[in-house]
Amino acid sequence: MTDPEVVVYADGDLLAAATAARLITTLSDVQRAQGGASLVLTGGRTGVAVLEQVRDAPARDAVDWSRVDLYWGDERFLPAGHPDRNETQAREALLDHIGVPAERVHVMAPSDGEFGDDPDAAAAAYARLLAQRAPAGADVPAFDVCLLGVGEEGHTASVFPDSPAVHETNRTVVAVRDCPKPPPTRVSLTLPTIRAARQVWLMTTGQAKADAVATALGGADEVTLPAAGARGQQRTLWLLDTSAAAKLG
Ligand SMILES: O=C(O)[C@H](O)[C@@H](O)[C@H](O)[C@H](O)COP(=O)(O)O
Repeated sequence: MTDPEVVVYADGDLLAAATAARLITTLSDVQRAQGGASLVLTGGRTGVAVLEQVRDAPARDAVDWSRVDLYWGDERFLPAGHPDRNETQAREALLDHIGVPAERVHVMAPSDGEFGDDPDAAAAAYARLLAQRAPAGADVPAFDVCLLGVGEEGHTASVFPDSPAVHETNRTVVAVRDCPKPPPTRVSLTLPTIRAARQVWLMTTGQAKADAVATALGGADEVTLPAAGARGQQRTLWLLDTSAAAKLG
């Protein structure tokens, strides 16, 4: 696992615009090197703001979106089309504006889909999808970039401190219940799955995140501070605004 690199921006708007530019450049470089690219999306205010900036970026189509496979790090277990679903927000922010083929958009099942209101079945189905798309000898794809947010108490994706999800070592995708952050039921990649990514980018803003950021980067263990366990195989980036970075040494 790679040690975190920290980049601090003056404010959230600049962080979102700069991260969008970084993402466009990274994905187009990856495509030049290997043909396709795979990206894990996140929910949350910061993650959606980055997607909106990608949508509006003049260089957006330097990425061949027809050759990008899109996944989610987590999903709120709600009916299809619900405004609080990460998928709904990602489609509005970006996916409806780019030519990504439907078969490359790998959504986590809604609560009114083929698995009904069973989040464990939805999680198991997503784990099977990841396994089908994994390289030989692996159970998940080597995602090129995994975007993540960070919660005030240190959660990332829907992996919360000292939760069953943070202790999970066998399953690659799990159902999460009684989440402190509404809605309470979700589907989430586990930290080992996140760590299969080549690059992991954690993006957060605001004073309310400063303690979690300082604790995570100060050496906290992942059970206490799950975001601390979000590391990439080749790169781990913490992308912050000055408020979220305020308590770093
Ligand atoms: O589904 C979710 O809620 C996200 O996956 C979650 O992990 C989010 O990224 C963080 O809670 C940060 O959210 P903000 O960027 O809105 O602070």
